[in-house]
Amino acid sequence: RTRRAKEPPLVKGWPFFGVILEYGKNPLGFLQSAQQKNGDIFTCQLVGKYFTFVTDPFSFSAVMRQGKNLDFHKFAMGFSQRVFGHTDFTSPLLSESYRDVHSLFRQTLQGPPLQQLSQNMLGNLQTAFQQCLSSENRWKEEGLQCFTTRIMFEAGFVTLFGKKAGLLQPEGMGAVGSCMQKVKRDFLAFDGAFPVLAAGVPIALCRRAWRAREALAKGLLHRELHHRMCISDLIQRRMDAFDRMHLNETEKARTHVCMLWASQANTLPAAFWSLYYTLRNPEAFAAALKEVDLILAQLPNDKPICLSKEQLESMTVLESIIKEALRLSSASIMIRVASDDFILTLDSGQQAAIRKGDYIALYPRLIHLDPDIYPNPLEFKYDRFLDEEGQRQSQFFKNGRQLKHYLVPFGSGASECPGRFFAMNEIKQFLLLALWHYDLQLSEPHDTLSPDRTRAGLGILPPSQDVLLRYRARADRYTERAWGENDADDD
Ligand code: HEM
Repeated sequence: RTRRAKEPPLVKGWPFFGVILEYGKNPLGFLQSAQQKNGDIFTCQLVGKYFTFVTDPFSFSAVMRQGKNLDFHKFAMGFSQRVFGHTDFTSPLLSESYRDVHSLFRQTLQGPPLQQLSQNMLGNLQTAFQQCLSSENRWKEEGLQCFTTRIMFEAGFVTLFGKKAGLLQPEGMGAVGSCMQKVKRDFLAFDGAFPVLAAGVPIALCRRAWRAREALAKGLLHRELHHRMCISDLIQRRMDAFDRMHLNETEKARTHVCMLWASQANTLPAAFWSLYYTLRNPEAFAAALKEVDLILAQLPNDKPICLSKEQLESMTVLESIIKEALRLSSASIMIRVASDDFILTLDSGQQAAIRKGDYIALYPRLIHLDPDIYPNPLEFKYDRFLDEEGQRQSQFFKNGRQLKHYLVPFGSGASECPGRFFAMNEIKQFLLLALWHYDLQLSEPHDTLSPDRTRAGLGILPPSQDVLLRYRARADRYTERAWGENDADDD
């Protein structure tokens, strides 16, 4: 391929493979240096495909506005179908009905239903936390990532997919508990293969990931889900819609695996980093604890914790901590496919000819770690997203101009994450319960933990290794407040 008139600079690299090695080793470093050499827009060859990166944050809206020429679903659906093995919902037979299924995300994860969903999650989190400890307040040790994953995975799974009918015992205990552990293990085995799958390796060649995916799907067959209670509206209505579409049972179950992945894969590392940074940073810890104490002092002592929308929204310190953790750990890439040849006009007025079939890519990590926008961008500052009054800070500038897109961990435009409000709520609730009920200490608080860069492009980067956490029930809290009763009647 040779660069045509008006096309962005072309970074070709090796025949066919292009610059995949340099990009794969360090996506941020590669894109920063390509930006310095080529400006705000350039095209790279990556394993036979051409990706045009737009790196100027002021031009994000120009890309988002190109709904007619830039297709989001084609790329996302192709990838999802290949990895999860579900039906092609873009086929003429199904695309109409799938539009209705897609609209369920907003109908069930946002607006008034969000409050009930968040409340169910809070109840399930309390059950999951309760299982960790007896009333004796002896110190326990566990990896922070194991701790976060165990609690968030279980509570998140039960909130969406319900709990086994006929058993009042919480999921994490006894036979049901070992079943939940198996689901978690399968999820982690499947999720662990994502970098390889994203690089194009067929899942049939990743035997462990394939087996794990199929085991997850088996547990999410409709005949299994029918035995579960308190299934979320989102999953119930998706089940009904898939039944009406006459998909086969395995394919229906695989779409539920896809939903499970979307709901957990980013939330787990985001919850990890939020707690990790809080524990490493004494100022953040003190401010968070003050906020948690203030909120919980308003609630009755003898009942499980229940938070209103206003109370959740008022926790601006926890929100700022989570946003800062997301800023530092998010490495998602937003990809659109050009459905036609067209001219893209950037914010600066520069015009770029885009070829049909090429990919347009936005990498928000370039913004998140830009020192012009965030001074000392690698430093965790718990109050970066707070103003002097402790209220939300939403004014960020580059070159003296206010930015619309300054924090984009959830994507933007047509493909923006529909679960973003729920994700923020559940991580807030997780932090609140952890800080309220436990004494928590990192065993090596001064060691710096780096993110696992092999997952760049896939969302929130997990840590490259786990860190040891010491925790015990806070004696004062344990006796003061009742733990959440999370049986069916409460839901
Ligand atoms: C911190 C947690 C989360 C992060 C950082 C995150 C981030 C993202 C991103 C970056 C995308 C894709 C945007 C794009 O391609 O442009 C996405 C899509 C999606 N997310 Fe999330 N997400 C999180 C949690 C959740 C949760 C909890 C749910 C559901 C309960 C969820 C459901 C979805 C769904 C269904 C999609 C696909 C939307 C579509 O096809 O239009 N996410 N998310």
